[in-house]
Amino acid sequence: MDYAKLGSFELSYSSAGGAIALLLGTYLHYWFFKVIYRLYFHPLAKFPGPKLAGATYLYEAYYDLYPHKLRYLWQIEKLHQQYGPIVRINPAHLHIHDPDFLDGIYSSGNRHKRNRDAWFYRSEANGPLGWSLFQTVEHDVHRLRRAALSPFFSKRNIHALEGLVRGKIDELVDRFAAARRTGEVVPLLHATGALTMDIISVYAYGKDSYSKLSQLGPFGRHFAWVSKMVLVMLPMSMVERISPAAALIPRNRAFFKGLIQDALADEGSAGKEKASHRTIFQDIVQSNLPASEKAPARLSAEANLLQIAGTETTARTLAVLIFYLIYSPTVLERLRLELKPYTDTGIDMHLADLEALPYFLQSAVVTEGIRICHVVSSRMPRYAPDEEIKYGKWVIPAGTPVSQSHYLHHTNPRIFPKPHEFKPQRWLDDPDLKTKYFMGFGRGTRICLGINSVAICPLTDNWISLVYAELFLTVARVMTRFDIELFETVKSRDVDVVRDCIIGLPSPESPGIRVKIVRDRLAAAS
Ligand code: HEM
Repeated sequence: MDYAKLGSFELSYSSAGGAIALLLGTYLHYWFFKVIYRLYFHPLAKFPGPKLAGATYLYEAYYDLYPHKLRYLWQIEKLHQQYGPIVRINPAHLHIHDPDFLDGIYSSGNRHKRNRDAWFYRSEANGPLGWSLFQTVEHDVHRLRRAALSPFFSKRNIHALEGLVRGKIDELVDRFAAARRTGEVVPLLHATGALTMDIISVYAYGKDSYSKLSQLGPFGRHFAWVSKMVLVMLPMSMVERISPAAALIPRNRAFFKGLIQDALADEGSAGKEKASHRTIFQDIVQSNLPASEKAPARLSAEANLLQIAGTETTARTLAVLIFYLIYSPTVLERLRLELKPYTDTGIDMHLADLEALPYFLQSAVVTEGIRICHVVSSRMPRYAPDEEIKYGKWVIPAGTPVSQSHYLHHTNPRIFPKPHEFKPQRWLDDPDLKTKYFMGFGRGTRICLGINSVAICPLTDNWISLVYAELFLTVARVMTRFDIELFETVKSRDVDVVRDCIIGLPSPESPGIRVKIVRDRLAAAS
């Protein structure tokens, strides 16, 4: 035996072991001191909340990822019951559960700037919406980007909007009429999803594409590096198998790339004024944004955003709203009574008319539908970059992400008695309720772009938004023409929100809200 070699092996073995022990020791010391800092010296150390949540993000991951899934929202609710209206929910974030402090968190205007929190919104370049308006952190950059997108949701597109929404709803109504004849079961979210996907795709970039917001869970927030590696290193076929939703990110990018190239080529061509329908790409390219903001990757991010934000949100709201109208016959009866002048005479319902109906109007049925649907359920953290936020005796340091969860706010029994019941009347009983306490579309400078008003009739000065156009016209057309019955739909399993994935989701066991169209009033009359 060559003892000299054995000696060197032992030596290198022990030095490797020593190096590992040293690394491990350093790592453990690093975390030890980090936790001590977070618990005793961090600017948020004095705020109420469980020590474990202040010490590590794993506390939040425990409820959101494993062993619980998408449940941190309800743990936050319990923390408020224990610690009061302000709680430190992870090492860096505060949560304020106080319906009268919404504007303190989500204030508007330039005097009180509010930035989005990059960690929560996953504002990394290859995230689902990298570089988009939704993931823009800084207030000033957001203003620029929003100004460039806003014209697309403005007066100029009015004709494209109303005609398009009407045409697509006609297709849905025809589909329901056929389902009545065949007696088939209709999965409601599929039907409304096809409608809203068609509308936003054709409206924004002239073609159909794909979206699945609710499948993008919080994993990428907690382990951003793993998501990045998966997307960059693995072939598409494997990404598809691991997460079909994640695979949509590169797939959509490739899809939009072609559309963007066409739009840019159109922009350069002499015949550009002749284009019948403009796309958002053309709007951004013609805006005053600097050249870097018009890069194809940025345009693709905005297209992805509009598709994601404009599809599942409105589709889910519509499905849940239709469910509640079937589930609450007295509300449906009153709604039909209000719409009777149109159904009796057979004249077309126009958005301007619908908007003027008190029960149907945003302030009753539709607003209550958006509230109870919890389509956006999560907290939406903001931080004030340049000022402290004062909340009661608490002074929140500048730069601290603060939030309120939509679901917790909209189920607060002090503001919304019997919050889990569908009660449109509550919005009529208190006309200030909507302005003061409705946060379905968010609040402040980052409020939903889909509710940007567009004129529906410049002559009568009536205004409507894309979201309300879709909701009003679909509900009015579908619920006055058809009698619909629920098919094996269980409210607690298929409708009630029990998971929070930015979008509020029902039980994972849910097969979805399913219905049967039992009567077509138009067919019966003819
Ligand atoms: C019922 C349907 C909808 C609901 C409840 C809804 C809700 C919301 C909420 C709560 C936010 C704010 C998120 C935050 O505070 O950070 C938001 C943002 C946004 N929504 Fe909607 N939305 C709906 C439909 C739409 C539609 C149809 C579009 C059209 C494309 C759209 C486009 C956007 C965009 C672009 C943003 C980002 C705005 C910004 O960062 O400035 N939404 N939406």
